[in-house]
Amino acid sequence: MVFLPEPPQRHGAAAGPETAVLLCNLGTPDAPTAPALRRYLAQFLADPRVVEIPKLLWALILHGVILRVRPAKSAAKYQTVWTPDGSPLKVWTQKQAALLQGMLGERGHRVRVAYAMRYGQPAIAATLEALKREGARRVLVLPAYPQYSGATTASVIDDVARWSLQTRHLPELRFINRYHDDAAYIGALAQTVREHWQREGRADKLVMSFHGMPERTLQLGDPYHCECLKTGRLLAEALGLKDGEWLVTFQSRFGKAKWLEPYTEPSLIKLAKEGLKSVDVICPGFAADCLETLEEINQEAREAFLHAGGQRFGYIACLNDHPDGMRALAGLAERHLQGWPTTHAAPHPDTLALQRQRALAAGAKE
Ligand SMILES: C=CC1=C(C)c2cc3[nH]c(cc4nc(cc5[nH]c(cc1n2)c(C)c5CCC(=O)O)C(CCC(=O)O)=C4C)c(C)c3C=C
Ligand SMILES: [Fe+2]
Ligand SMILES: [Fe+2]
Repeated sequence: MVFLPEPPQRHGAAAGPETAVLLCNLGTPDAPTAPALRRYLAQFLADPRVVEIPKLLWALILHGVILRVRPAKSAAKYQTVWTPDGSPLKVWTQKQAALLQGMLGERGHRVRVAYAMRYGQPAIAATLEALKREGARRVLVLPAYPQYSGATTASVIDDVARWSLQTRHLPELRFINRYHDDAAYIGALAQTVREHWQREGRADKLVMSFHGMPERTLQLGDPYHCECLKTGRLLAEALGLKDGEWLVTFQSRFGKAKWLEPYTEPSLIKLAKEGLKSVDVICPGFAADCLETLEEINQEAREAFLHAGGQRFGYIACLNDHPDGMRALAGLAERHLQGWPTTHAAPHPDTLALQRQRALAAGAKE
Protein backbone atom coordinates (compact mmCIF):
# COMPACT_ATOMS: atom_id res chain seq x y z
CA MET A 1 0.00 0.00 0.00
CA VAL A 2 1.26 3.48 -0.81
CA PHE A 3 0.59 6.38 1.48
CA LEU A 4 0.58 9.72 -0.23
CA PRO A 5 1.63 12.51 2.10
CA GLU A 6 -0.64 15.52 2.34
CA PRO A 7 0.74 18.56 0.56
CA PRO A 8 3.09 20.39 2.92
CA GLN A 9 1.65 23.39 4.74
CA ARG A 10 2.88 26.67 3.41
CA HIS A 11 5.39 28.65 5.42
CA GLY A 12 7.11 31.98 5.15
CA ALA A 13 5.98 35.45 4.22
CA ALA A 14 3.39 34.35 1.61
CA ALA A 15 1.48 32.02 3.93
CA GLY A 16 -1.84 33.05 5.46
CA PRO A 17 -2.19 33.45 9.21
CA GLU A 18 -1.51 30.27 11.17
CA THR A 19 -4.44 30.93 13.49
CA ALA A 20 -8.06 31.03 12.38
CA VAL A 21 -11.38 31.83 14.02
CA LEU A 22 -14.34 29.98 12.54
CA LEU A 23 -17.68 31.66 13.25
CA CYS A 24 -20.39 29.01 12.86
CA ASN A 25 -24.10 29.59 12.61
CA LEU A 26 -27.07 27.34 11.92
CA GLY A 27 -27.40 27.78 8.18
CA THR A 28 -30.23 28.77 5.95
CA PRO A 29 -31.69 27.76 2.59
CA ASP A 30 -29.98 28.95 -0.64
CA ALA A 31 -33.22 30.43 -1.94
CA PRO A 32 -36.73 31.07 -0.62
CA THR A 33 -38.18 28.29 -2.73
CA ALA A 34 -39.76 24.92 -1.89
CA PRO A 35 -36.93 22.84 -3.50
CA ALA A 36 -34.23 24.81 -1.63
CA LEU A 37 -36.22 24.50 1.62
CA ARG A 38 -36.59 20.77 1.05
CA ARG A 39 -32.80 20.33 0.74
CA TYR A 40 -32.16 22.50 3.81
CA LEU A 41 -34.82 20.92 6.02
CA ALA A 42 -33.81 17.39 4.96
CA GLN A 43 -30.26 18.02 6.21
CA PHE A 44 -31.27 20.00 9.31
CA LEU A 45 -34.06 17.73 10.52
CA ALA A 46 -32.07 14.53 9.88
CA ASP A 47 -29.56 15.62 12.53
CA PRO A 48 -30.13 13.37 15.57
CA ARG A 49 -29.01 16.26 17.79
CA VAL A 50 -32.01 18.26 16.57
CA VAL A 51 -34.75 15.63 16.62
CA GLU A 52 -34.14 13.07 19.33
CA ILE A 53 -36.65 10.34 18.54
CA PRO A 54 -35.98 6.79 17.25
CA LYS A 55 -34.33 6.97 13.84
CA LEU A 56 -36.69 4.74 11.85
CA LEU A 57 -39.86 6.32 13.21
CA TRP A 58 -38.46 9.79 12.51
CA ALA A 59 -37.40 8.87 8.96
CA LEU A 60 -40.99 7.81 8.24
CA ILE A 61 -42.48 11.04 9.63
CA LEU A 62 -39.82 13.27 8.07
CA HIS A 63 -39.98 11.82 4.55
CA GLY A 64 -43.64 10.78 4.67
CA VAL A 65 -45.14 14.01 5.99
CA ILE A 66 -42.84 16.90 6.93
CA LEU A 67 -40.72 17.15 3.77
CA ARG A 68 -43.91 17.00 1.68
CA VAL A 69 -45.72 19.81 3.45
CA ARG A 70 -43.29 22.12 5.23
CA PRO A 71 -40.94 23.24 2.40
CA ALA A 72 -43.63 25.22 0.54
CA LYS A 73 -45.03 26.73 3.74
CA SER A 74 -41.59 27.72 5.05
CA ALA A 75 -40.52 29.06 1.61
CA ALA A 76 -43.47 31.47 1.68
CA LYS A 77 -42.30 32.73 5.07
CA TYR A 78 -38.68 33.11 3.92
CA GLN A 79 -39.91 35.17 0.94
CA THR A 80 -41.20 37.82 3.35
CA VAL A 81 -37.73 38.39 4.90
CA TRP A 82 -35.38 37.62 1.96
CA THR A 83 -33.01 40.45 1.01
CA PRO A 84 -31.38 41.30 -2.36
CA ASP A 85 -28.17 39.79 -0.90
CA GLY A 86 -29.85 36.58 0.28
CA SER A 87 -31.09 35.16 3.55
CA PRO A 88 -30.71 37.59 6.48
CA LEU A 89 -28.93 34.96 8.61
CA LYS A 90 -26.25 34.53 5.96
CA VAL A 91 -25.89 38.24 5.23
CA TRP A 92 -25.38 39.06 8.93
CA THR A 93 -23.05 36.13 9.61
CA GLN A 94 -20.88 37.12 6.64
CA LYS A 95 -20.74 40.71 7.87
CA GLN A 96 -19.94 39.64 11.44
CA ALA A 97 -16.99 37.55 10.21
CA ALA A 98 -15.61 40.50 8.23
CA LEU A 99 -16.00 42.88 11.18
CA LEU A 100 -14.44 40.39 13.57
CA GLN A 101 -11.49 40.06 11.20
CA GLY A 102 -11.01 43.84 11.28
CA MET A 103 -11.41 44.12 15.06
CA LEU A 104 -9.02 41.32 15.93
CA GLY A 105 -6.52 42.79 13.47
CA GLU A 106 -6.81 46.21 15.08
CA ARG A 107 -6.11 44.54 18.43
CA GLY A 108 -2.87 43.17 17.02
CA HIS A 109 -3.88 39.58 16.31
CA ARG A 110 -2.73 38.00 13.09
CA VAL A 111 -5.69 35.69 12.53
CA ARG A 112 -7.94 34.75 9.66
CA VAL A 113 -11.67 34.90 10.43
CA ALA A 114 -13.97 32.71 8.34
CA TYR A 115 -17.61 31.76 8.71
CA ALA A 116 -19.42 28.49 8.07
CA MET A 117 -22.89 27.05 8.40
CA ARG A 118 -23.89 23.84 10.15
CA TYR A 119 -26.52 23.12 7.49
CA GLY A 120 -26.19 24.33 3.89
CA GLN A 121 -23.35 26.48 2.59
CA PRO A 122 -20.54 27.25 3.23
CA ALA A 123 -20.19 23.89 5.00
CA ILE A 124 -17.98 23.53 8.08
CA ALA A 125 -15.80 20.74 6.61
CA ALA A 126 -15.11 22.58 3.34
CA THR A 127 -14.27 25.77 5.23
CA LEU A 128 -11.87 23.93 7.57
CA GLU A 129 -10.18 22.42 4.49
CA ALA A 130 -9.84 25.86 2.91
CA LEU A 131 -8.40 27.30 6.14
CA LYS A 132 -5.88 24.48 6.29
CA ARG A 133 -4.87 25.05 2.66
CA GLU A 134 -4.30 28.72 3.47
CA GLY A 135 -1.92 27.73 6.26
CA ALA A 136 -4.07 27.51 9.41
CA ARG A 137 -2.53 25.31 12.10
CA ARG A 138 -4.83 26.41 14.90
CA VAL A 139 -8.59 26.92 14.67
CA LEU A 140 -10.84 28.47 17.29
CA VAL A 141 -14.44 27.42 16.63
CA LEU A 142 -16.96 30.02 17.74
CA PRO A 143 -20.56 28.77 17.42
CA ALA A 144 -22.80 31.85 17.26
CA TYR A 145 -25.02 30.50 20.03
CA PRO A 146 -24.77 32.37 23.33
CA GLN A 147 -26.61 29.59 25.18
CA TYR A 148 -25.28 26.03 24.85
CA SER A 149 -27.66 23.34 23.64
CA GLY A 150 -27.18 19.84 22.32
CA ALA A 151 -29.15 20.79 19.19
CA THR A 152 -26.92 23.71 18.25
CA THR A 153 -23.49 24.02 19.91
CA ALA A 154 -22.91 20.27 20.25
CA SER A 155 -24.04 19.73 16.68
CA VAL A 156 -21.36 22.14 15.42
CA ILE A 157 -18.77 20.25 17.47
CA ASP A 158 -20.05 16.94 16.00
CA ASP A 159 -19.53 18.33 12.51
CA VAL A 160 -15.96 19.43 13.24
CA ALA A 161 -15.34 15.99 14.79
CA ARG A 162 -16.66 14.26 11.65
CA TRP A 163 -14.20 16.29 9.58
CA SER A 164 -11.38 15.44 11.98
CA LEU A 165 -12.13 11.71 11.61
CA GLN A 166 -11.11 11.87 7.96
CA THR A 167 -8.25 14.34 8.29
CA ARG A 168 -4.67 13.21 8.83
CA HIS A 169 -2.88 16.37 9.89
CA LEU A 170 -5.28 18.18 12.21
CA PRO A 171 -4.92 21.77 13.27
CA GLU A 172 -5.06 22.46 17.00
CA LEU A 173 -8.73 22.93 17.80
CA ARG A 174 -10.53 24.95 20.44
CA PHE A 175 -14.26 25.43 20.95
CA ILE A 176 -16.28 28.14 22.63
CA ASN A 177 -19.25 26.38 24.22
CA ARG A 178 -21.22 29.35 25.48
CA TYR A 179 -21.21 33.06 26.27
CA HIS A 180 -24.67 33.43 27.82
CA ASP A 181 -23.35 35.32 30.88
CA ASP A 182 -20.47 37.20 29.25
CA ALA A 183 -20.51 40.76 30.61
CA ALA A 184 -19.84 42.37 27.22
CA TYR A 185 -22.61 40.32 25.56
CA ILE A 186 -25.11 41.28 28.29
CA GLY A 187 -23.94 44.90 28.08
CA ALA A 188 -24.42 44.90 24.29
CA LEU A 189 -27.97 43.53 24.62
CA ALA A 190 -28.77 46.16 27.26
CA GLN A 191 -27.41 48.87 24.97
CA THR A 192 -29.70 47.78 22.09
CA VAL A 193 -32.68 47.96 24.48
CA ARG A 194 -31.70 51.44 25.70
CA GLU A 195 -31.23 52.64 22.10
CA HIS A 196 -34.68 51.26 21.25
CA TRP A 197 -36.21 53.03 24.26
CA GLN A 198 -34.56 56.30 23.23
CA ARG A 199 -35.90 56.02 19.68
CA GLU A 200 -39.39 54.67 20.33
CA GLY A 201 -40.12 55.06 24.02
CA ARG A 202 -40.29 52.37 26.66
CA ALA A 203 -43.04 49.75 26.66
CA ASP A 204 -44.84 48.39 29.73
CA LYS A 205 -42.95 45.10 29.57
CA LEU A 206 -39.78 43.64 28.01
CA VAL A 207 -40.33 40.12 26.66
CA MET A 208 -37.11 38.16 26.06
CA SER A 209 -37.93 35.44 23.55
CA PHE A 210 -35.51 32.52 23.10
CA HIS A 211 -35.73 29.68 20.56
CA GLY A 212 -37.52 26.74 22.18
CA MET A 213 -36.39 23.16 22.79
CA PRO A 214 -38.40 20.06 23.68
CA GLU A 215 -39.00 20.13 27.44
CA ARG A 216 -37.59 16.61 27.62
CA THR A 217 -34.11 17.93 26.84
CA LEU A 218 -34.19 19.87 30.13
CA GLN A 219 -34.95 16.69 32.05
CA LEU A 220 -32.14 14.93 30.15
CA GLY A 221 -29.66 17.49 31.43
CA ASP A 222 -29.38 20.00 28.60
CA PRO A 223 -28.21 23.30 30.18
CA TYR A 224 -30.02 25.42 27.57
CA HIS A 225 -33.08 26.36 29.64
CA CYS A 226 -30.97 27.35 32.63
CA GLU A 227 -28.64 29.46 30.48
CA CYS A 228 -31.56 31.30 28.84
CA LEU A 229 -32.96 32.14 32.28
CA LYS A 230 -29.57 33.40 33.42
CA THR A 231 -29.16 35.61 30.33
CA GLY A 232 -32.65 36.96 30.99
CA ARG A 233 -31.95 37.73 34.64
CA LEU A 234 -28.60 39.41 33.86
CA LEU A 235 -30.16 41.51 31.10
CA ALA A 236 -32.98 42.59 33.44
CA GLU A 237 -30.39 43.50 36.09
CA ALA A 238 -28.30 45.46 33.58
CA LEU A 239 -31.40 47.47 32.65
CA GLY A 240 -32.54 47.93 36.25
CA LEU A 241 -35.86 46.19 35.54
CA LYS A 242 -38.06 45.13 38.45
CA ASP A 243 -40.00 41.86 38.71
CA GLY A 244 -43.06 42.09 36.50
CA GLU A 245 -41.34 44.41 34.03
CA TRP A 246 -39.74 41.56 32.10
CA LEU A 247 -40.46 37.97 31.08
CA VAL A 248 -38.51 35.12 29.44
CA THR A 249 -40.46 33.12 26.83
CA PHE A 250 -39.69 30.41 24.25
CA GLN A 251 -40.64 30.52 20.57
CA SER A 252 -40.48 28.36 17.42
CA ARG A 253 -42.21 25.27 18.79
CA PHE A 254 -41.99 22.34 16.36
CA GLY A 255 -44.29 19.30 16.47
CA LYS A 256 -46.79 18.19 19.08
CA ALA A 257 -44.55 17.44 22.06
CA LYS A 258 -44.31 19.77 25.04
CA TRP A 259 -41.57 22.38 24.57
CA LEU A 260 -40.06 24.77 27.08
CA GLU A 261 -42.65 27.14 28.49
CA PRO A 262 -43.96 29.79 28.56
CA TYR A 263 -44.50 29.94 24.80
CA THR A 264 -43.88 33.36 23.27
CA GLU A 265 -46.99 33.98 21.18
CA PRO A 266 -49.56 32.62 23.66
CA SER A 267 -47.86 34.70 26.38
CA LEU A 268 -48.14 37.87 24.30
CA ILE A 269 -51.82 37.16 23.59
CA LYS A 270 -52.47 36.53 27.30
CA LEU A 271 -50.69 39.76 28.28
CA ALA A 272 -52.73 41.76 25.76
CA LYS A 273 -55.97 40.20 26.98
CA GLU A 274 -55.02 41.04 30.57
CA GLY A 275 -54.80 44.68 29.48
CA LEU A 276 -51.10 45.18 28.73
CA LYS A 277 -50.98 47.95 26.12
CA SER A 278 -47.36 47.96 24.98
CA VAL A 279 -44.56 45.43 24.80
CA ASP A 280 -40.94 45.37 23.62
CA VAL A 281 -39.59 42.06 22.38
CA ILE A 282 -35.90 41.11 22.19
CA CYS A 283 -34.47 37.75 21.06
CA PRO A 284 -31.17 37.47 22.99
CA GLY A 285 -30.42 33.89 21.90
CA PHE A 286 -30.11 34.82 18.22
CA ALA A 287 -26.76 36.36 17.31
CA ALA A 288 -28.27 37.59 14.05
CA ASP A 289 -31.71 38.34 12.72
CA CYS A 290 -33.21 35.47 10.77
CA LEU A 291 -36.53 33.92 9.86
CA GLU A 292 -37.31 33.15 13.50
CA THR A 293 -36.97 36.76 14.61
CA LEU A 294 -38.01 38.75 11.53
CA GLU A 295 -41.01 36.66 10.54
CA GLU A 296 -42.10 34.74 13.63
CA ILE A 297 -41.64 37.61 16.09
CA ASN A 298 -41.72 40.85 14.16
CA GLN A 299 -44.58 39.76 11.89
CA GLU A 300 -46.60 36.90 13.42
CA ALA A 301 -46.20 37.65 17.13
CA ARG A 302 -46.69 41.38 16.50
CA GLU A 303 -49.97 40.71 14.71
CA ALA A 304 -51.14 38.32 17.43
CA PHE A 305 -50.42 40.86 20.19
CA LEU A 306 -52.13 43.73 18.39
CA HIS A 307 -55.08 41.54 17.41
CA ALA A 308 -55.56 40.52 21.07
CA GLY A 309 -55.87 44.17 22.13
CA GLY A 310 -52.27 45.33 22.48
CA GLN A 311 -51.58 48.81 21.12
CA ARG A 312 -47.82 49.00 20.59
CA PHE A 313 -45.32 46.27 19.74
CA GLY A 314 -41.63 47.19 19.68
CA TYR A 315 -39.19 44.78 18.08
CA ILE A 316 -35.57 45.11 19.20
CA ALA A 317 -33.20 43.86 16.50
CA CYS A 318 -30.60 41.18 17.24
CA LEU A 319 -27.01 42.25 17.84
CA ASN A 320 -26.20 41.73 14.12
CA ASP A 321 -23.36 44.20 13.35
CA HIS A 322 -23.92 46.41 16.42
CA PRO A 323 -20.47 47.71 17.51
CA ASP A 324 -21.04 46.58 21.13
CA GLY A 325 -22.08 43.10 19.99
CA MET A 326 -19.04 42.89 17.73
CA ARG A 327 -16.76 44.02 20.57
CA ALA A 328 -18.28 41.28 22.73
CA LEU A 329 -17.48 38.65 20.09
CA ALA A 330 -13.97 40.03 19.61
CA GLY A 331 -13.30 39.98 23.37
CA LEU A 332 -14.65 36.46 23.62
CA ALA A 333 -12.43 35.26 20.76
CA GLU A 334 -9.44 37.11 22.20
CA ARG A 335 -9.78 35.38 25.57
CA HIS A 336 -10.00 31.96 23.93
CA LEU A 337 -7.02 32.71 21.68
CA GLN A 338 -4.79 33.22 24.72
CA GLY A 339 -1.65 31.18 24.62
CA TRP A 340 -1.71 30.90 20.85
CA PRO A 341 0.97 33.03 19.17
CA THR A 342 -1.21 35.59 17.39
CA THR A 343 -0.13 38.83 19.03
CA HIS A 344 2.63 41.28 18.19
CA ALA A 345 2.66 40.07 14.61
CA ALA A 346 2.33 42.11 11.43
CA PRO A 347 -1.33 43.08 10.84
CA HIS A 348 -3.29 40.97 8.38
CA PRO A 349 -3.44 42.49 4.85
CA ASP A 350 -7.25 42.84 5.20
CA THR A 351 -6.68 44.88 8.34
CA LEU A 352 -4.21 47.15 6.57
CA ALA A 353 -6.68 47.62 3.70
CA LEU A 354 -9.45 48.44 6.20
CA GLN A 355 -7.25 50.93 8.05
CA ARG A 356 -6.31 52.60 4.74
CA GLN A 357 -9.98 52.83 3.70
CA ARG A 358 -10.90 54.40 7.04
CA ALA A 359 -8.02 56.87 6.86
CA LEU A 360 -9.05 57.91 3.32
CA ALA A 361 -12.68 58.24 4.40
CA ALA A 362 -11.51 60.48 7.26
CA GLY A 363 -9.81 62.77 4.74
CA ALA A 364 -6.23 61.44 4.68
CA LYS A 365 -4.28 61.84 1.40
CA GLU A 366 -2.83 58.80 -0.45
C1 LIG B 1 -37.12 20.38 14.98
C2 LIG B 1 -36.66 20.91 16.03
C3 LIG B 1 -35.85 22.12 16.19
C4 LIG B 1 -35.02 22.36 17.27
C5 LIG B 1 -34.78 21.46 18.45
C6 LIG B 1 -34.42 23.64 17.05
C7 LIG B 1 -33.52 24.24 17.92
C8 LIG B 1 -32.91 25.47 17.72
N1 LIG B 1 -32.91 26.23 16.57
C9 LIG B 1 -32.19 27.40 16.78
C10 LIG B 1 -31.98 28.44 15.87
C11 LIG B 1 -32.64 28.58 14.65
N2 LIG B 1 -33.63 27.78 14.14
C12 LIG B 1 -34.02 28.26 12.92
C13 LIG B 1 -34.97 27.71 12.08
C14 LIG B 1 -35.61 26.49 12.28
N3 LIG B 1 -35.61 25.71 13.41
C15 LIG B 1 -36.31 24.55 13.20
C16 LIG B 1 -36.47 23.46 14.09
C17 LIG B 1 -35.77 23.29 15.31
N4 LIG B 1 -34.89 24.14 15.88
C18 LIG B 1 -36.79 24.60 11.85
C19 LIG B 1 -37.60 23.52 11.19
C20 LIG B 1 -36.35 25.80 11.28
C21 LIG B 1 -36.51 26.23 9.81
C22 LIG B 1 -37.57 27.14 9.52
C23 LIG B 1 -38.90 26.49 9.52
O1 LIG B 1 -39.20 25.70 8.62
O2 LIG B 1 -39.64 26.76 10.46
C24 LIG B 1 -33.26 29.45 12.63
C25 LIG B 1 -33.43 30.37 11.43
C26 LIG B 1 -32.76 29.90 10.17
C27 LIG B 1 -32.90 30.88 9.05
O3 LIG B 1 -32.67 30.47 7.91
O4 LIG B 1 -33.21 32.06 9.20
C28 LIG B 1 -32.39 29.64 13.70
C29 LIG B 1 -31.35 30.72 13.85
C30 LIG B 1 -31.72 27.35 18.12
C31 LIG B 1 -30.88 28.45 18.77
C32 LIG B 1 -32.16 26.16 18.70
C33 LIG B 1 -31.95 25.60 20.05
C34 LIG B 1 -31.50 26.22 21.06
FE1 LIG C 1 -34.55 26.15 15.15
FE1 LIG D 1 -40.34 29.56 13.25
